[in-house]
Amino acid sequence: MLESHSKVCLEIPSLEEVKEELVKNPDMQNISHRIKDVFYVLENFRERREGSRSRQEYVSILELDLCACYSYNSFLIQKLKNLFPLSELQEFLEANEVPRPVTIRTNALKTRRKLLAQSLINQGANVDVLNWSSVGLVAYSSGSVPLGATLEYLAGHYILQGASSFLPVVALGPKENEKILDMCAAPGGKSTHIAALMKNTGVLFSNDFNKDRTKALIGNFHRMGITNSVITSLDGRRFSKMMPHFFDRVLVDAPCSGTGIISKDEHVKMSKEERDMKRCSHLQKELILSAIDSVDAFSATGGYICYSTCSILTEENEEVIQYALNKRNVKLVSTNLTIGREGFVNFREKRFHQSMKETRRIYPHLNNMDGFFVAKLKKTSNDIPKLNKTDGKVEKNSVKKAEIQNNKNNNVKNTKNKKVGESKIKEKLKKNKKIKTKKFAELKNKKTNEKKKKIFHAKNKNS
Ligand SMILES: C[S@@+](CC[C@H](N)C(=O)[O-])C[C@H]1O[C@@H](n2cnc3c(N)ncnc32)[C@H](O)[C@@H]1O
Repeated sequence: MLESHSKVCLEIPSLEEVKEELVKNPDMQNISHRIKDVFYVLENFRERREGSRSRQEYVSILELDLCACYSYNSFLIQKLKNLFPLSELQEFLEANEVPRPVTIRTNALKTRRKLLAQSLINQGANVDVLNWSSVGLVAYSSGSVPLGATLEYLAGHYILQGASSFLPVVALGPKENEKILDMCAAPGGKSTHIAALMKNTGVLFSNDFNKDRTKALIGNFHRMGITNSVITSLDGRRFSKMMPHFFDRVLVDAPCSGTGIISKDEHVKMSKEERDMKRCSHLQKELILSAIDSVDAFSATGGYICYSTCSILTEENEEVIQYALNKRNVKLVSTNLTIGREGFVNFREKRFHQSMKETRRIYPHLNNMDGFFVAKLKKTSNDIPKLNKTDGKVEKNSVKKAEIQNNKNNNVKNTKNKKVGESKIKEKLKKNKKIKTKKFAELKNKKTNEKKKKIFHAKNKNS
């Protein structure tokens, strides 16, 4: 391909020809060459485009080819195209074609990472420490026994867990003796981590709406020796009414579209549509409000809500957080995570609160982990604002401000009206006065004329 790139213009078929080719005779090699060529043209469009062909045509060809090459539907490719610059988009798509490294989280309730690593290495496994976590190991290969069947695994010394799943719990920061709710907990990767950080003290409510999935939760809790927990299977939206202001911390690891875990679940590539996003986003908004309402703002040690998804779409992340900021007395605080990109403050035509920078976005092509979003909120009051808040201020205030302004305007209007009215009256009075004086003068004239007439007649009679 480098040879062809040495030419200034590349011959790329028209959009119609590409469409026809993809329907009739898709050739993967040809498609991937064309993707490279189109990227090459778009990098320096002015100089490299053919004749007067439009940028839009090249971009449309690229989208069709990316869909065909990586097996995505056009809805998802469009969404992803909005998230990344074109060159980065392909890196993301490529990263989804490769599995993420297998990671293990040591169960600190039962063992220490060093001991665990040693015993796995003794069985022939190739493991190394995950440098940013004190409990993580990366497993490059298993030993004689698969990692999900070793004695250590069965004894609950570790759990197999994607590295990015550690992050929401690190951000949540559970403390001993607290009351914590994991609202969407099954199969329990994050819940067992929370319990370990609580050192089996306090009380951990682990809830999942799906009864079948709570079976896995129970299994993991038994295996890993969790004893401070209550397992429930309820709709998370009910906690706000059932246990208002009860918890020190709540984790909402929300159900989502799974656009961050495509390497694990290829099905996501073709199955997602706009209505799925809307449905997810709606449920996520309801879950986060319920989570906020079940946290006590005056908790001595907490008052925090951590929200996470394994989606990278703004509809399920920044939009949900912005909704929570608008509806409740909460503020974004640091996740204390040292990895990941900042959340979006500006995204296409959307504007989010400046503090959205405190949220974290994890990407497979940048962090070699599943795509994830993590946000941490601090609840500042148990009151629920009656009206929406905007830009961190309660709209009620702006309504008041608007009222004051309205009153001012009305007063100005009234004074103006009054003035206008007064001058009109004055004018009328003046007019009336003029009329009256005129009439008076006329009357006077009439009377004098009559008088004059009478004198004239009298004089005539006498003569
Ligand atoms: C991303 S998964 C949770 C993974 C889990 N936190 C872990 O680390 O193992 C989302 C979970 O939310 C559950 N869920 C869906 N709707 C729910 C609802 N309305 N209330 C509570 N849980 C719900 C699903 O059954 C699913 O298990």
